[in-house]
Order: sequence, then structure tokens, then C-alpha cells
Amino acid sequence: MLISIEKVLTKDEVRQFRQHLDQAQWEDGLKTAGTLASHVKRNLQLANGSDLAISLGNHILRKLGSHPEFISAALPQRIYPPKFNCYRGGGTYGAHVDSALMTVPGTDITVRTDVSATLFLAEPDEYEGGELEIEGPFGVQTVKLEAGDMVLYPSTSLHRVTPVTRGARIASFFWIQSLVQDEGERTLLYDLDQSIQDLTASGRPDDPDLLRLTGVYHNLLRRWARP
Ligand SMILES: O=C(O)CCC(=O)C(=O)O
Ligand SMILES: [Fe+2]
Repeated sequence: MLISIEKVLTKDEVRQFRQHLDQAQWEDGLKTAGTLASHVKRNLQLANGSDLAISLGNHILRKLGSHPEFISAALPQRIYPPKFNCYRGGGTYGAHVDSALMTVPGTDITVRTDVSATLFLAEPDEYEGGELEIEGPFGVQTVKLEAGDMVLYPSTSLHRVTPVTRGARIASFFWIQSLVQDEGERTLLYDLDQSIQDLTASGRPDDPDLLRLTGVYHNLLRRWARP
């Protein structure tokens, strides 16, 4: 399941992020590429653990912590600290699958990558190309979102970023270990939760059917979650 979440950051927050990122020291993305990715990765990244990456990353994590749609979709257990990348001058990232396990630098914490996230920090008209193409059961889906919006997709999917031929594509990207590892189970829970939220908002919060559906949600979560 591929989910776009709008306005994770406001335009004002994006502007503040960009004031820092546009002057940041970027390094070759190859530094953190695995053997397979090193053949296809041509981009720039903020250094792991740099003060800027940590402070902007923490800001994103704080916003996500109180974002109901993100929590409903990802059911986060652990989040790899957000990283930042920049593609320009033909920069691209060819087809790859993300590593299954990622150790957070400087710690012994390992995150199993269940859900991958890209939070766009450049407006679509700032750059040409730079589409995130994700292969799913019904073919390739192409994603290029407004600055401040985020896409979540299963880390099991093959994906790529097409060459940026004008301007610069700036984004934050990270991975989530979910309480519910199985993508199919997570999707069922997300669909059920969205319907429960819509029914609750539509005016009969004490409807017995709604109560039963909420019970089903929690009882499925009880079966499937591995905290
Ligand atoms: O830049 C993106 O949107 C995705 C980056 C990516 O796939 C990766 O770093 O593994
Ligand atoms: Fe990736």
C-alpha cells in the first residue's frame, strides 16, 4: 500500500528547513550505499549525525508523533532517524530494494525496515525529473509531491528516483519498523481505522456498529502486533 500524507510540515516549516538545507554541506551519497546500491546511487546526502540532520530530523519526528494518519498507516515501533538527500545535475537513484536491517549509527539499535518514507522538501516546479517510481502489485506508481507532503510505501518494493535534469530535489527519507510487520495485515488495519475515523466524524459516535468495529480493530491489533 502506498499512502501520501499531506502537510506533514507547513509551508512555513519547509521554508525554515530550506534556509538551512540550501546552505548545508552535502556529501556523496555513495558513502552510505551498500554494494548493490553503489552501482545505481548518484545523489548527495547530509552527513550522518550532523547537527543539522539531527535537529531537522527531530523536528520531523515530533510532528509525526502526533500525526494520526501516520500512526494509523505505519503503526511505528522504531523509526530510523530521518536523513536528507539532494539530487541535482542528473542525480538519480536506480532501481533497488532497501536493506532489511539498518543499524542507527553510533548505537546498537537495529531497525527492521518495514515502511519506507520520503518527505518532499522541494516544490515539484523547482526541478525536472526526480520522480519516485515504486513498483507495486498493479504496476509502477509515480510519486512527486508538494513540499511538506510525505509518501509511505512498503520497504519490500523495488523503487527508483529518476534523474533530476533541472533544479534540485531535496527530501528527507527514513524507515519505520512497524508493530505489524506484515504489509497485508497493516493495510487491513489502516483501512478499518480510516473507516472508523470517518464514521466517528460523521455524527453517530455511539452507534453500536461503530463500537463493534472498534472492538474488531483492537482485537486484530492484539493478534498481529509484536511490541
Ligand atoms: O530519495 C528518495 O525519495 C528515496 C531514497 C531512497 O530510496 C533510498 O535512499 O534508499
Ligand atoms: Fe530506497
